[in-house]
Amino acid sequence: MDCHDCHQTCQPKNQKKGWKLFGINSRKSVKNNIDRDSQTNVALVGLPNVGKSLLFNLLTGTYVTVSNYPGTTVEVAKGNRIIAGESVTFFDTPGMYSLIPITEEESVTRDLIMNENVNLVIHIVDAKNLGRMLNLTLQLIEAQLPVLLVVNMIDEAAKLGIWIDENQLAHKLCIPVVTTEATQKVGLKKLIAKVADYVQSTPVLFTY
Ligand SMILES: Nc1nc2c(ncn2[C@@H]2O[C@H](COP(=O)(O)OP(=O)(O)OP(=O)(O)O)[C@@H](O)[C@H]2O)c(=O)[nH]1
Ligand SMILES: [Mg+2]
Repeated sequence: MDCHDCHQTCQPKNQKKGWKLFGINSRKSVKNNIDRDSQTNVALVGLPNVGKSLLFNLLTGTYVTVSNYPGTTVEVAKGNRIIAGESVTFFDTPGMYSLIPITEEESVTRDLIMNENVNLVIHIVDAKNLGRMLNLTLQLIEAQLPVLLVVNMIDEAAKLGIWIDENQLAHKLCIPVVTTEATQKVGLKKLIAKVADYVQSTPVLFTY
């Protein structure tokens, strides 16, 4: 992480957890859909219409599985990509506004990311409405989840005269930040490189 002045607040958290989630028991139905063979499970989360599904498609190629969670009509798509020599499983989740769920969609997403086997959360936000969107980023950080922030739609923001400095934002939030224009694949390589950083920084676990 490019974090220099906040070692006492953010750095120790991630080091302590080794970028692993704390285990919170969530719905069994959600746990059953997690890919236990994959070393790294990554959830794409964010408000509706921020570009989650487009980025999911760019990262994974196609939809591999669409899971219907028992008792709900909510769908979560799952796909894989080899990154840093490892199979990484990505989940495209329904839109959520807050970690405190109100809708069925938000409950499913919350259960998925609070599951101990999802070990990286990519929060996708709309660059045009950053102030409104960072609220969820802060909630995710406060919940001690390993968060990578993607500021998408920088093309639309630029038309409004809004420019996002990803380094400064990363410095302030103490998490990795990537700016993207998903429709033109701008920032995609950088995003994959950040996920690779995560994959390479996670200790390999051996079971006997
Ligand atoms: N101009 C522009 N449009 C984008 C960008 N990323 C996504 N879009 C468009 O935004 C719209 C919403 O994208 P989706 O990927 O469906 O958004 P989502 O977050 O999955 O939306 P929900 O599934 O409803 O929560 C689509 O029309 C995309 O083509 C971007 O970087 N720039
Ligand atoms: Mg979508």
